[in-house]
Amino acid sequence: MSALHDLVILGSGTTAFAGALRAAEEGARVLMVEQSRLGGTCVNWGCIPSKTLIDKARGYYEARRGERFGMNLTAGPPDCQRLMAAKTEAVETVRYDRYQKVLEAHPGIEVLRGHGRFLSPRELQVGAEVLVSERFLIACGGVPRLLHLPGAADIDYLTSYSALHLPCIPRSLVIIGGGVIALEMGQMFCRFGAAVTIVERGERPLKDFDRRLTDPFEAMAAEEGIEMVFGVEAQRFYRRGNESCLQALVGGVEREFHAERIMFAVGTAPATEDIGLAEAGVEVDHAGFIRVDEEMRTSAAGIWAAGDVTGPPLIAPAGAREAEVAVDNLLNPQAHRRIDHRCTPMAVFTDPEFASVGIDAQQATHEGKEVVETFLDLHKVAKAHVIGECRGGILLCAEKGSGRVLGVQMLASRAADVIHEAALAVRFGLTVEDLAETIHVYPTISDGLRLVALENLRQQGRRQP
Ligand SMILES: Cc1cc2nc3c(=O)[nH]c(=O)nc-3n(C[C@H](O)[C@H](O)[C@H](O)COP(=O)(O)OP(=O)(O)OC[C@H]3O[C@@H](n4cnc5c(N)ncnc54)[C@H](O)[C@@H]3O)c2cc1C
Ligand SMILES: NC(=O)c1ccc[n+]([C@@H]2O[C@H](COP(=O)([O-])OP(=O)(O)OC[C@H]3O[C@@H](n4cnc5c(N)ncnc54)[C@H](O)[C@@H]3O)[C@@H](O)[C@H]2O)c1
Repeated sequence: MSALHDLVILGSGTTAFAGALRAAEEGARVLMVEQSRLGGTCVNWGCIPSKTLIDKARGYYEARRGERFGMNLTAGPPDCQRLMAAKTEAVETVRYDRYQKVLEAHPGIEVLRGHGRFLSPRELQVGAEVLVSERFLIACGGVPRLLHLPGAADIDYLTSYSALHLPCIPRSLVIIGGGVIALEMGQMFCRFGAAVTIVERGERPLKDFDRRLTDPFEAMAAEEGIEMVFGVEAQRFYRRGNESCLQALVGGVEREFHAERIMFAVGTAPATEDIGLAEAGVEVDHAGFIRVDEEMRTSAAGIWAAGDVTGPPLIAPAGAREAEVAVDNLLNPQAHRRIDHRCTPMAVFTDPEFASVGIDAQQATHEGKEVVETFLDLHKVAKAHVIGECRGGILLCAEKGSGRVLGVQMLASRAADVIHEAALAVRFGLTVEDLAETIHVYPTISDGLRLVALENLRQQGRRQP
């Protein structure tokens, strides 16, 4: 079969599809190998189902919060069947539009069902078939990391995959991990009525975000009823009656956490087991992620890799861009396209949202740059008062002298949308003057970017536009 194909891709997720489309545009014939659902994690078990339910949880919460503003709305218990139906509809629609329809429109892209395993750098076994190709792209993604602690098998634990497909909202939930998934899904379950406890090994949530942003979020989460406990070392699990229990050390002191369900949200593990990487001569790092260079080449000639399977950033658009870079390079060895995630924005879909792009002051200093860092409290942004949530802020890091914007982090309503202005600034080397001079729509959260740039200019003693 593969003799007919110029490229064989392991997986059919966001990364694989971006690579396949790029190759098809260049006239290449592509075969994707998929062992599960078309479209991979993002559409089936990640971005789309989680963001659909998170959006509904926000609406439900707003309906109850409306009372604060004199709207006197009441909200009964959520109807889980309809909620899940809304989620399924979103998943199926996006899967059809973004994946199935793409296949129908591109006869040069085919999908072979089955588990792929390398026999050598040029051979991939799928069931009874052995595909032989000069070019492979590994885009087989990752799976939720599990905690292999004593008793784990007894507690019917949840992961992000299973938690998004529950028939009803659990009364109580302990989430292990205090990263992106724990915060997004913890707040969602809390808003739907679950008593949520987040237990994190580190000293705070979302370690890549500045404390000036995570601290106010912690306070907001506590007000909503989410308990967050830090410095937790999980030890073992057990069942007691109808509850699942976690025994842990918190600051060296033994403590028990118990709930109807326990969920693991402790990161992503690469799906590199049992795919024959040793036979293919593809090296992995200490955590099992495939090692790639800036052109997305693995250690084996003719084999490229992209997306979650190559490690952070573990977000869908990052994988898609990596695949495009890989395909450009594998189809045209003179292309030498490189991946640079410095301008790749990311967001955490809590409410309010976290978003970031570029580097912070610590990273910049580490690179030998002199920087001026400015924190703008969200109170100074008029739109925050309009919305009625002023906790949060915008942190801007600019290069001293040139005034170039190096990075932005924010916690604010709609930050996931607003961050793209900062991404453009970082990508095209814009300066704080550029941001400060640009007239912004008023009142908007984006106007906060103009205000933080103005403040940065003041701090630098530079002339204001
Ligand atoms: C709960 C959750 C929420 C998320 N939310 C967001 C978000 O809001 N925004 C965002 O940008 N990112 C989000 N992500 C991350 C995003 O889903 C991933 O970064 C993205 O899906 C990775 O795409 P990929 O194609 O590299 O891997 P995947 O989507 O995992 O695709 C890999 C595919 O390969 C297949 N496969 C694996 N091994 C084999 C094999 N040996 N043979 C054949 N097929 C194989 C798998 O079945 C799978 O279909 C979220 C993730 C989770 C878990
Ligand atoms: N909005 C988005 O773009 C989005 C949404 C969801 C998921 N994702 C992606 O999915 C990936 C996985 O998400 P995640 O939240 O599982 O991972 P994460 O890396 O964001 O967070 C994992 C957390 O678990 C903690 N942890 C690890 N082991 C622990 C233990 N034994 N006990 C207690 N805490 C422990 C870590 O310190 C860390 O804070 C992320 O890397 C993210 O990129 C992205």
